[in-house]
Amino acid sequence: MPPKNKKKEKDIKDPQKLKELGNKAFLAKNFEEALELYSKAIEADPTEAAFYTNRAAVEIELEKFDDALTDCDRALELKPAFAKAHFRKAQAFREKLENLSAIEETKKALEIEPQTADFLKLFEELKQEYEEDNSLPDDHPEKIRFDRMLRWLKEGGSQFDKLKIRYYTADYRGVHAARDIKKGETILYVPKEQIITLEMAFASPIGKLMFEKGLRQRLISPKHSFLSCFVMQERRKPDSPFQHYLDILPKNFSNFPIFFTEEEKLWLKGSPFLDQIEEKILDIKSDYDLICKEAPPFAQFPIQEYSEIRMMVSSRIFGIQVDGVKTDGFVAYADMLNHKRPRQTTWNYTDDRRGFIIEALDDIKRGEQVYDSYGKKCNSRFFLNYGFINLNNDANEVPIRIFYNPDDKLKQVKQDMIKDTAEYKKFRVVETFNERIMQEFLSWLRFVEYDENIMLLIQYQAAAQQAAQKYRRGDDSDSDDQDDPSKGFKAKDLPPLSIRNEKKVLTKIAQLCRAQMEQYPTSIIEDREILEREDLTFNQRNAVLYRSGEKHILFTLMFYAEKILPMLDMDFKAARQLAQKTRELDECGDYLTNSIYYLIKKENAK
Ligand SMILES: C[S@@+](CC[C@H](N)C(=O)[O-])C[C@H]1O[C@@H](n2cnc3c(N)ncnc32)[C@H](O)[C@@H]1O
Repeated sequence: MPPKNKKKEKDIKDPQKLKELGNKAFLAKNFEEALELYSKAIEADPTEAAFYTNRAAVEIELEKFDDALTDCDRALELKPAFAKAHFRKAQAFREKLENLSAIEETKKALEIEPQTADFLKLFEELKQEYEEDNSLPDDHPEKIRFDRMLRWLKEGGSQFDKLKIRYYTADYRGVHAARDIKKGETILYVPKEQIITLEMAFASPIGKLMFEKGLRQRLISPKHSFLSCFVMQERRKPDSPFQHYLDILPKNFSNFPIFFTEEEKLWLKGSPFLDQIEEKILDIKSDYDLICKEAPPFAQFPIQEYSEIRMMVSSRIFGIQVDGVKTDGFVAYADMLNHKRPRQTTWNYTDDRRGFIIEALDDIKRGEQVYDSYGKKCNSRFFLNYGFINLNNDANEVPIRIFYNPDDKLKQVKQDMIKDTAEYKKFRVVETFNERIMQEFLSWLRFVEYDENIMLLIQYQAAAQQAAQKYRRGDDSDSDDQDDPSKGFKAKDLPPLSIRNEKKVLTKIAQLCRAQMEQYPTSIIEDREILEREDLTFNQRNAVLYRSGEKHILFTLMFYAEKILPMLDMDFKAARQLAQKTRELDECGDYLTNSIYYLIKKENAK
């Protein structure tokens, strides 16, 4: 039996009453019910224009935009100067992404009711949307190429009705929500046939040669090389099935640091990042030379083109699993999403749907940019591999090299202990002592700075070896080398050894950071002033942002080391009081407890 009030609703014949109930259902977001009630109101009185516009409002919610337009037209036939009907038509056109028609209808609504706030608001929003969506004229070659690519995607079965592309400049684009997007919605689907995968690269003429010569194992970046090679071959084929996609790929790579001019590199003077740039250039050249040698037809492609395409590949491909096989691929449209953290969308390839999908992890409002997270990465990786800097990045690192002290009498013993004769060890330090890498950094410094009774270190070595034997007996799984204790003592987990040693560690940190800071021609404050200038180019700005990020880490670590150092001459109470007074040291809570207070208590107890 239907509930009592529903039964009553069924019997209602009064059109006004039906409309009121429809309004109630609409407000309660019971759209199907509202649709039924408004339809009944129309049946009861087909001459009331407002019933049609009310029903149009529900139809918009139910994404029946054409029905909404038809209802508004009926309303206008009944009541020609009905502003609300034009307003609803505008809303429906906006949802259909027909922005110009939406603007026209809003204008008509405003001619009738110039002061209505909702109409004015919609008009402003539409105008702004139109300007942002049309920053390039329709006949701009990029826009024409893009429209062709979108058509190709749609005809091939891709779906992206809730998304639109915006051009910030002719070669910097991003994806925006064309309509409100709800959490959990699939916002992009690209079928398998439209994805370029590594397997296609292996099967291409040059790819085959490379494969046969074992380059998959011999190149520094095999995946990127195979895909680059595929793209370069396809671009030369007038009938490539991927032609429309390849046409829209970026043409300007000057934002990638490996292409910086000498003048631009000067903006990075003093930064260890310059070494990373050089290493990358050499890696690319080495891969290029090897491919030319082993697959001679490849030599037709100039190294400049290969380098550009390599950067394009590394900044755009997705690691996916297709039919159980791990691969990498270009996914058109998906590669238009810019990076932002935290993650707002998630992507994967699903065998069920035979395609790549992106899902929203949150509600995204119409007009907002839709981002993908490229992961938690240091700015050096964003800069080097993607050509941009991520502001307020909490994952930044600076490489620091630690050498043995020249007068270290125990150096030989230490090198024998760790079975490593390297003169230095490099760490990518971060600005908090809490990260695992900083434990390793501190541990290594304790080892290098140790100049006391070597027996203590030998005890740690014995303990590490014992742990290794136990490990070998108890576990035969494939483990990551890094954490495999059977590889012996690595000086990775040395606890604080003594006050004397820890003082040397902190002094060394301060020295290393200061020495590195002195390499830069400008200070953090000067960098801040430079960033206020308006004449900086994109690359200059990124370089200054990048180097200030490095300096920030170095400065912070130096600050911590210098603030903590005097505590090692105090008793526990005084040390803790000093720490409590220095709010910046809150970040070092674990280090203070596990290292500084621990050592003070241990040595005071003697
Ligand atoms: C996967 S593509 C994204 C689409 C790209 N914007 C386009 O127009 O083709 C990655 C490139 O977009 C740019 N990019 C992505 N996220 C960015 C961000 N948060 N800030 C600046 N540039 C970004 C970088 O040039 C990067 O190499």
